[in-house]
Amino acid sequence: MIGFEQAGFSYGQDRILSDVTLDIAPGSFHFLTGPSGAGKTTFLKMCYLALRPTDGRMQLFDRDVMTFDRNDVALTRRRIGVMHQNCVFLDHLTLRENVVLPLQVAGRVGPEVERDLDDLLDWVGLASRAYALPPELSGGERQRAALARAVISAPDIVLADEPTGNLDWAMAERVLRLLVELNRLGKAVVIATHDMNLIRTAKADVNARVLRLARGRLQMAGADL
Ligand SMILES: Nc1ncnc2c1ncn2[C@@H]1O[C@H](COP(=O)(O)OP(=O)(O)OP(=O)(O)O)[C@@H](O)[C@H]1O
Repeated sequence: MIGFEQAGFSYGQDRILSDVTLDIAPGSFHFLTGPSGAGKTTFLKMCYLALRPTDGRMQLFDRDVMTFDRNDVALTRRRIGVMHQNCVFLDHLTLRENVVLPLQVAGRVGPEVERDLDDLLDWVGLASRAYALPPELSGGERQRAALARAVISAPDIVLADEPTGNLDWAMAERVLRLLVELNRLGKAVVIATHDMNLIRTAKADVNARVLRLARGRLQMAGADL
C-alpha cells in the first residue's frame, strides 16, 4: 500500500530521513513516535504525497510515486485521509459544510452524500453540533470534526498527526477509539504521537506496530511499550 525502499528526505541541505525501508500494508495500524523535530510530520507528508522522497524509492498503491503526474496525485490523495496537527477550518462555514468540503471540491455531492455526512457526524458524536461554526467548537470537537473530514472520502489510509495533542485523556481515548474502529473497518491507520499512554492503550485493542524516528532513522520500537 505504502512502500519505502531505502528512501530518504532532505529539505535542501538538511537531511531529515535516511534509509527508510518499510511496508505499510492494507489494514495495518502503525504508531510513529520520536522526539520533536525528528521528522514525523515530514514522513506523513511523504505518505500523502505532499513531499516525495529525495532519494531511494517509494510506492503508493503499487505505483512508484515518481511516475505520478498532478492528476495522479490528486486522485491518489482522495484515497488518503489526513488529520493534520493543526487542522484548519473555514470559520464562516458550519462544521457540516467544513466536513463535506473535500467532496464538494471534488464535485461529488448529492443526496447520498448528505446521508453519509449525517451518519458520519453521528459516528463522531457531532450530530448536535453540525451547524456550529468552527470558533464555537471545543478542542475535542475540532479533532473529531477533523477526523470526520479526513474520512468523508472513504479513504483506504488514514494518517493522523498528533490527533490527541491538546486533549484531555478522556477525549484522547475517544478519538483513539474512532481511529481503532476505522482500522477494524479495514483502513490502514498511521498515527504520529508523543503520547506513550495512547500507544499502550491502543496496543490492548489492536495489533499496532510502533515505529520510532530518531536521528533520521526509522526503527521498530522495543517491546517495553
Ligand atoms: N518546509 C521545511 N523547510 C525546511 N525545514 C523544515 C521544513 N519543515 C520542517 N522542517 C524541519 O525538518 C525537521 C523535521 O520536522 P518535522 O515537522 O517533520 O518533525 P516532527 O517530528 O513532526 O516534529 P514535532 O513532533 O515537533 O511536530 C525539523 O528540524 C524542522 O525544522
